[in-house]
Formats: sequence, structure tokens, C-alpha cells
Amino acid sequence: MADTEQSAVTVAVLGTGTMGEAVLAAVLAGGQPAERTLATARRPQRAAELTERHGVRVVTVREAAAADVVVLGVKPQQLDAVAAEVAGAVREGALLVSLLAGVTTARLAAAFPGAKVVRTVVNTPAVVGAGVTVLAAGAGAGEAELARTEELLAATGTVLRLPEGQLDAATGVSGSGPAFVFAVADALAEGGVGAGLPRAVALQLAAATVLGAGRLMVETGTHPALLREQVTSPAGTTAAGLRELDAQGMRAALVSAVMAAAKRSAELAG
Ligand SMILES: NC(=O)C1=CN([C@@H]2O[C@H](COP(=O)(O)OP(=O)(O)OC[C@H]3O[C@@H](n4cnc5c(N)ncnc54)[C@H](O)[C@@H]3O)[C@@H](O)[C@H]2O)C=CC1
Ligand SMILES: O=C(O)[C@@H]1CCC=N1
Repeated sequence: MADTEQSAVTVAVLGTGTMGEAVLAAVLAGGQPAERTLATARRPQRAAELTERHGVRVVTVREAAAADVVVLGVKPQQLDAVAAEVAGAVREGALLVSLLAGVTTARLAAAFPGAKVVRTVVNTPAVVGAGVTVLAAGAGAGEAELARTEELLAATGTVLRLPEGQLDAATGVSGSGPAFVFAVADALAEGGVGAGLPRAVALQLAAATVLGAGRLMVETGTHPALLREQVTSPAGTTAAGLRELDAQGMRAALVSAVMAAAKRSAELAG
């Protein structure tokens, strides 16, 4: 989208919680002017916080729904109530960017008649511009809506298109994935404490290790199995640790965790 075109567009985040606020910040970082950007809040204190942090106007849900681009950031379980509240307020041809896990473009299009729907899965590292977002267009949307959404979300991190049928699986890997990685980081630190490190040092080492391992994998494009081999000396410390991970089923547990999250995403379709 050209700068002049972008500046004429009103973008509203309807449901500005953890993910809605992350996307709001990314949209602003991408060049959308704050004076044409709206948010919703259910408590006055939250409204003041959003205005102070981002310089945006907090409006009613119906006013947000009437924007050119509506980013929907409520929980899947809150969709029906919001759709009822904004019935008739969404403009014909408006772009509806959904952040909702599991909810299909078909259901969103039925809930917001006339809107062009793009379904996305963002993840919380978007807060620091290191997220990965996947997206798919609904039946009434196409290249223009996908490109506009990619541009709006560019500051979240990496953005890639997938067939909608793969979004539940992607939710398991990248949507919920940060929680699984945080569980690993927490356990790494706990192990460090068990082995005698002060907790603050153990946490610092665990966080830096997760960051470094991720960067090494992304920046070299090397398969993680090979990177793991590069750490593992014959009869060394890593081989001893990896034997424990195998014996205690860490790999199987993570595979099951991702598949359970993907299954739950599909269930949230409603
Ligand atoms: N948190 C995460 O890591 C991810 C979340 N998502 C999806 O993002 C969406 C938002 O999740 P979170 O930000 O974690 O939840 P959240 O609970 O922090 O945010 C939801 C927001 O919607 C607002 N809301 C609820 N009902 C409303 C209504 N009727 N009118 C106006 N506002 C209303 C709430 O006040 C809250 O601010 C969910 O659909 C979730 O599936 C997707 C990928 C990752
Ligand atoms: O737990 C959830 O349902 C949301 C969707 C993916 C990450 N958080």
C-alpha cells in the first residue's frame, strides 16, 4: 500500500488484550498514523493505558467495527457476543483481520456479513518484533487483502501465507509454541539451580541459550538434528543430558503437546 493510501485508512483493534495490543503496536510501527487508529477497552483504566502507551483513541465496539480495517482480538469464546453487539456496524468491503485461534474464515464471514476476512495466527514474540505470523484469506478476500494484511503486520516479525487448512497445525507450532519454549527455558533454569547456580544467573543463562539456539537455527538454516550433533562430544556432558531427555520422553511429550494444541485449535472453530 502506498503511504498516501495507508494514511487515509482507519484501523481499529476490537478486543485489545495481549495479542490485540501487540498487533496495535506493530500496525503503528509499520507507519499507520495514530490519529487514524482506534482501540477498544472495557475498563476506563485500560482505555487510559492504551491512549498513553500508543496515542490512539479508545472508542466503542460499534465505532471500532465501522473502521476500514477491523483487527478482531477477542477470544474465540467471545466471538458470538461481539458479532451480536456490532451487527450491521461493519462496512461493506471492510477488511476484517482475525487473530482468533481456530475460528474459520467461513464462520467469521457469516458473523460479519460484507467484510473481507483474513484469518491470522500471530504469536507473543510479536511484542519485540520477533514473532511469526501465518495468514490465509477467506472466500471473499484475495491478493489485495492478503497484501494489505501482510503490510499491516510486517512489524510483528516474519509473516507467511499458508492454506487455511494448515492454520490449526501452525497454531500448535508457532501460536502456542512460545509457551512450550518458555516451559523448556524454565526447566533449563531449574536444572541450573539444582546444579548449584543462583536463580538469577540460571535464568539469564537459560534465556540467552534459547535466544542463541533460535538465532543459530534461523540464521544458518541448519537442521536442528545437525546442530544438536555439533554440541554433542563423544562421552561428553551433552550426550549424558540427551540420554536423560530420551529416557524421560521429552521429544514425545513436545510432539504430543503441539498435536494437542492443533486439535484444540480445530475444536475452537465452534
Ligand atoms: N495470546 C497468544 O499467545 C495468542 C492468542 N491468539 C488469539 O488472540 C486472541 C486474543 O487473545 P489474548 O490477547 O491472549 O486474549 P486477551 O484476553 O488478553 O484479550 C481479549 C480482549 O478482548 C476484550 N473483549 C472481550 N470481549 C469483548 C467485547 N465483547 N467487546 C470488546 N472487547 C472485548 C477483552 O477485554 C480483552 O482485552 C484470541 O482469540 C486468541 O485465540 C492467537 C495466537 C496467540
Ligand atoms: O492458548 C490459546 O488458545 C491461544 C492461541 C494460541 C496461543 N494462545
